[in-house]
Amino acid sequence: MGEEAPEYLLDGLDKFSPLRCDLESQGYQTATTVGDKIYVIGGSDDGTKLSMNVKVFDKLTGIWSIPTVLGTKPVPSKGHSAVLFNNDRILILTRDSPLDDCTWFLEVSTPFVKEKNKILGTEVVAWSKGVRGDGPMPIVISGPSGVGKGTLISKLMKEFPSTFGFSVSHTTRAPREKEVDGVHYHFTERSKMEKEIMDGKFLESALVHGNLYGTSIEAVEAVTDAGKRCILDIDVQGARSVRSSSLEAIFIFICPPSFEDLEKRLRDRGTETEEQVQKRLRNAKAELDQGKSPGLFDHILVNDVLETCYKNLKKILGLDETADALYQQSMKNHKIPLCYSISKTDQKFLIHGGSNELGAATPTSFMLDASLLKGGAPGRTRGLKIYAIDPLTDSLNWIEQL
Ligand SMILES: Nc1ncnc2c1ncn2[C@@H]1O[C@H](COP(=O)(O)OP(=O)(O)OP(=O)(O)O)[C@@H](O)[C@H]1O
Ligand SMILES: Nc1nc2c(ncn2[C@@H]2O[C@H](COP(=O)(O)O)[C@@H](O)[C@H]2O)c(=O)[nH]1
Repeated sequence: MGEEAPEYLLDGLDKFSPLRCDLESQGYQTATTVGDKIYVIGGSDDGTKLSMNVKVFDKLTGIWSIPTVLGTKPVPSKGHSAVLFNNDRILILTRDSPLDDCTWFLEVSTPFVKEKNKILGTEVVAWSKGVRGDGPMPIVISGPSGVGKGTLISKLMKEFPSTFGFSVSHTTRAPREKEVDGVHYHFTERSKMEKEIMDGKFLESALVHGNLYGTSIEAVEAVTDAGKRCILDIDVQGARSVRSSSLEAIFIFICPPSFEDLEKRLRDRGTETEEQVQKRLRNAKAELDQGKSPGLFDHILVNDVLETCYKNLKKILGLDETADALYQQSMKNHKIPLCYSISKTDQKFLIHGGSNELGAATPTSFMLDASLLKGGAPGRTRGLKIYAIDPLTDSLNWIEQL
């Protein structure tokens, strides 16, 4: 059998030590040792409500520190377990939670965290939610200004409102008439955005047509947290940055049928001054060249007749609403119990639940297979498999792969 992961995770610390008593009194629940450091998770923001804060103890220096935490932390549950995984992240399993919201990873030394560490010069940790299977990957839509990206995205969001969600970018450009702050963009001051970029809050950012634009990690997470597939409308520089990040996505480049068509669309839209139109057209030439860079985009679509292009976009996205609905349902029907023990064998975790209040046929034990994990912060950790264990035999006969 594999190694036992302590159920009471402050067990990582000496039972009667003042340190452990102090942490328990502050609501901290788990302590996980990674190399020379102990990551303590839990605590409370206001002294009453539980939170999922992180504190790090350096065993070599004997110093506590509060790291920079990237990504959205889990909503505090009725407790959690923490198990070191792959030596670079801690698996967090929240108690009494639906299966679609129970598995989280606190990354402590993954490539993403190491890179941010270097940039920020501070201790960094990053949250990433675990999702079953491949999960729906975010979609990056790019192409020159005026090609019709926004028009295509609006059609998609209108036809599939519960499937897709738009990543609301930040920009320093002024709002156009009818543009709403927080809906079309987060309109912001340049100095504020520059500071937030320095603080590591952005997945990517770029200077586009003279203004700063960027996708915050929070914008992408807000969409995925709502259970939707995220769509990013960003320029080619942004697409390149996302491509070289650890966020797995589908990259689609939209081309105009001709440069003249592009120019006409941009002018007819009537949102830019002549000077801005000229600048955007100049930039479009370079963007159209870069769109053909090998390995950057997975698909190139020509937006000539809008309806044809839209049909092709849907084909690429393999839209299957029924499958998505079934997946959501199966994940909501099952819950990680309040009390369980957890053990780990290689890359598999056995979550053994207590007595079954819901009836003998309802599984309270699960097997989490993390052997095919991919992705991670700043996005989801994909590739998890979850099996329910037959409650009647209580044996390792998986009754279903959820
Ligand atoms: N296939 C098409 N045929 C003709 N006009 C189109 C087509 N697609 C979009 N348009 C029009 O072209 C204009 C530009 O489209 P849209 O605003 O969607 O472009 P965009 O790529 O999002 O631009 P930007 O990058 O500047 O935000 C709009 O007025 C839109 O109605
Ligand atoms: N790199 C990024 N590019 C972005 C982002 N949001 C939008 N954009 C691109 O900017 C241009 C101009 O947009 P407009 O709204 O001023 O017409 C367009 O190509 C968008 O795709 C972003 O977050 N990052």
